[in-house]
Amino acid sequence: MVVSKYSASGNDFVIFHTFRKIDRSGVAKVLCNRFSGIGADGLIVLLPHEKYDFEWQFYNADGSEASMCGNGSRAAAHYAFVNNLADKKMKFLTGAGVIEAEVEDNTVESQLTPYKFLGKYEDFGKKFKIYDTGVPHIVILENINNFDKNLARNLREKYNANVNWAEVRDNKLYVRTYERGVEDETLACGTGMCASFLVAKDNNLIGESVKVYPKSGEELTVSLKNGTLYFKGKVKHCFSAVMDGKNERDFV
Ligand SMILES: N[C@H](CCC[C@H](N)C(=O)O)C(=O)O
Repeated sequence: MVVSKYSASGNDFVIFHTFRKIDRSGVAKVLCNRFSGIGADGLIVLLPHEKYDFEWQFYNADGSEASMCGNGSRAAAHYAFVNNLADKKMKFLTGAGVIEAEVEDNTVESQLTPYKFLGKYEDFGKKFKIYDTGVPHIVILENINNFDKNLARNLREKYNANVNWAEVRDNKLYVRTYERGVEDETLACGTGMCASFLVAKDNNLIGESVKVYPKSGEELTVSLKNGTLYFKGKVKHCFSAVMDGKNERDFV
């Protein structure tokens, strides 16, 4: 059984494709473990689908299933293309709905599912908005150096959402994200960057398209075209590995 390791702007994933749709929560915890496993923020499994190029299962590193992952959608699209599972332009089914993606060399653009505004809040001494961009995100619009992991944990637990600090500087958007299901800050979070884009746009701080820089410092682009979010950036196929041994049947 061959699995691939991808990094999408620092958000990293283990990816493979198979036929059986089974619960892979346990497998996700094993493979994503950064000490005894391959190490990743999430596991992505591609499965056959009668209507779309494929459907996927997405698991966070803690084994929790999530409906969408922006960076994961870009990595999955690249994986599907290079493994001849789809053409450069593809449509695949996620828990949040159908994602359209286009691969151009190692750059991939994903079209996200319709976003939802979930409200404006003030709590723990912070004012913030919550947007669902496939998964729920709290966005605090202030200097990203104010990122506070303990506060993020409290907000994540109370609102069951990912937590972002977002800041606009020189017409560029900087984002730091505490990710649900990784239970730590990640080097990038795609749906978080898109939620941060929406809040910055609500405040008229940016236009219809902006360069976004996550913790990794890699450059991505978020755009809003006819009310739809587009998310573009590079992905890296780090390596592929053969997984064998007694528990192989656990996850194929
Ligand atoms: N941790 C997120 C899912 C992955 C989102 C993130 N990796 C992205 O790129 O959108 C959650 O459980 O809501």
